[in-house]
Amino acid sequence: MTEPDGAAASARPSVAVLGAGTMGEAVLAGVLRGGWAAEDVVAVVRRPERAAELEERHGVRCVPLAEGAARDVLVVAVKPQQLDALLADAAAHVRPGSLVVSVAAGVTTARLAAALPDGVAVVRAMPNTPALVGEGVTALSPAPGTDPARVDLARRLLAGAGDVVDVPEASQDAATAVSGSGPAYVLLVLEALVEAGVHAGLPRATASRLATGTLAGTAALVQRTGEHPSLLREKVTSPGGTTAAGLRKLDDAGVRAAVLAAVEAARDRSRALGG
Ligand SMILES: NC(=O)C1=CN([C@@H]2O[C@H](COP(=O)(O)OP(=O)(O)OC[C@H]3O[C@@H](n4cnc5c(N)ncnc54)[C@H](O)[C@@H]3O)[C@@H](O)[C@H]2O)C=CC1
Ligand SMILES: O=C(O)[C@@H]1CCC=N1
Repeated sequence: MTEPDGAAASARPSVAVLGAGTMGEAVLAGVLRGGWAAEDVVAVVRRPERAAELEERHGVRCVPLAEGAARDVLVVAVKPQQLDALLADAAAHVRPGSLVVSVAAGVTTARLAAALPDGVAVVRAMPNTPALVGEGVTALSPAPGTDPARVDLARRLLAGAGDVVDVPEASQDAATAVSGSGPAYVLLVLEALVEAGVHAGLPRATASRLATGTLAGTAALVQRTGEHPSLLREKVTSPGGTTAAGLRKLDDAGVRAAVLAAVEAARDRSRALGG
């Protein structure tokens, strides 16, 4: 937020999250953490049980689509395959001058703009699930020609979910593959590290605490020192020591190539989902 708190509070537009599943809830939590008041944020959901959950956890109201779609800022967080139906139902209620932020993987700003009334600003964003605890990272790309004030609003909206990184829209599929899907790759490694610790004789709770702390601490080390990961890795790797023995096994298993292949496959899938 660039404004003083008072000015930001008075300038805070109303927000609706359309489709509040995993990612919609994570973004919603980030919006509230970023300083929006719960009474200025609503969600549009399909199931009453989900509405009750969101109201209990976040204090926000759930409203019908016609009401939500008329808000100043719309966060579209349905699956790419559900997007056309949602926008078709919402379009008649969306006001010109409003801002639509879509987090749908692969879906281009051109496709979004074509389904919305003229005069609606469109921004494509790719957040990730750590947004739920304010530790996410979002890749942000406005539609060409979007008013910078609207882009800034989108940035402020997502800042409570974590870091916001501007990327050209052409890079969104790659960003989706690295940071949108990235938590799943990291969690797979974490699961494996915990299992390996158990296999090596550690109690599960101890293995989990050691492995999780190691992942979080290593990310913090890279962020705070700004040093290249390979340099930091060398500092862990004593000649003839334990780390060298372990890394040799990861190289033998082709871990680096597997990560490359995973990101390529996810990027291609993002492109395909865009339609
Ligand atoms: N899960 C993730 O880690 C990430 C997901 N995304 C994107 O976020 C979007 C949502 O993904 P998830 O949250 O994982 O899926 P999800 O299935 O958990 O959430 C989608 C929600 O939208 C609701 N919905 C669908 N049509 C609706 C309608 N017409 N009206 C009201 N609600 C409706 C569904 O009931 C569901 O709760 C996708 O487009 C995905 O590409 C983006 C970044 C990360
Ligand atoms: O798996 C997916 O398609 C979504 C997009 C990025 C993370 N989850």
